[in-house]
Amino acid sequence: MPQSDDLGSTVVHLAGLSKEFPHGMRALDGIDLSVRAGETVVLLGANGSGKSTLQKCLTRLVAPTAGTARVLGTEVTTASTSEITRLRRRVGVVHQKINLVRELSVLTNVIHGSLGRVRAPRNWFAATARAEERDEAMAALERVGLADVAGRRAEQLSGGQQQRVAIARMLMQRPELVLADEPVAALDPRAGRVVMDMLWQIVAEHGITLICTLHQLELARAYGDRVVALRDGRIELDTRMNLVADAELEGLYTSDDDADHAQGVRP
Ligand SMILES: Nc1ncnc2c1ncn2[C@@H]1O[C@H](COP(=O)(O)OP(=O)(O)OP(=O)(O)O)[C@@H](O)[C@H]1O
Repeated sequence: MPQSDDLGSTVVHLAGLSKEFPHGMRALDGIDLSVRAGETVVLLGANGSGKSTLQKCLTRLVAPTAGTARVLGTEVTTASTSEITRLRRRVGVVHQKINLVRELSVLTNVIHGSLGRVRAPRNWFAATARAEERDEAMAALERVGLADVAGRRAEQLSGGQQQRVAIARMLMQRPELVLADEPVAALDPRAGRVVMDMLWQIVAEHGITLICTLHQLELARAYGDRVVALRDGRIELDTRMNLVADAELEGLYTSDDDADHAQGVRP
């Protein structure tokens, strides 16, 4: 357990967190993890190692089956539905699949980021938003370098631009924690770099805690400060990125079967 004077700055504290899906699939198996305010954590691990399940457990999109999870002071496993709703408003998400409302303007999409904290009618467009929200959304668009396309329909933008709009929308939410799940997996390398730069700079400027799943090791290396790696639902590695050798990172993606193969071991 962290010391009591550390508790206030601990954004995520997981103890023995486990998730067993029906039919016995144990996706998470006794995860102990603490993340402090302002940390940027890169989450690595092979397909199926439990990264998405871990992120989803943090806001109870997936309900853990054992252990405890305290996120931004909320005990996720025992919280009421309204407490979970309030928690989700404080947690921004950036997904590989960019879910903008394609036919609405870029500005309207960004303004929608404030829906959780601002009273507004359901069909809320840029024209009907209050000046404060419009100004804040324009500032967010400026921050991601897209103020000049605010009036365009979201679907007219490139994938990289759309992900930057999604980041501006996330900024409107004024999150304290951001969960990014392979945010640049669908983008070409150049667009991916631009998005990664922006995401990392923005969380640093606002002191936001970031937990980001990545598959590209070169990006993990370039941006990761702390690396947490999962294998079969358990933490295999939790350290500073500069202390990890390339071979150790690559080893996260090999299985016992691969090792047997390399050594010519037959079943
Ligand atoms: N809703 C579900 N029902 C049953 N099993 C699930 C469910 N969601 C995930 N799993 C299983 O849990 C394990 C962990 O999945 P998870 O998606 O968390 O892995 P991941 O590390 O995010 O993988 P990827 O890199 O492919 O996104 C996998 O074996 C997966 O098949």
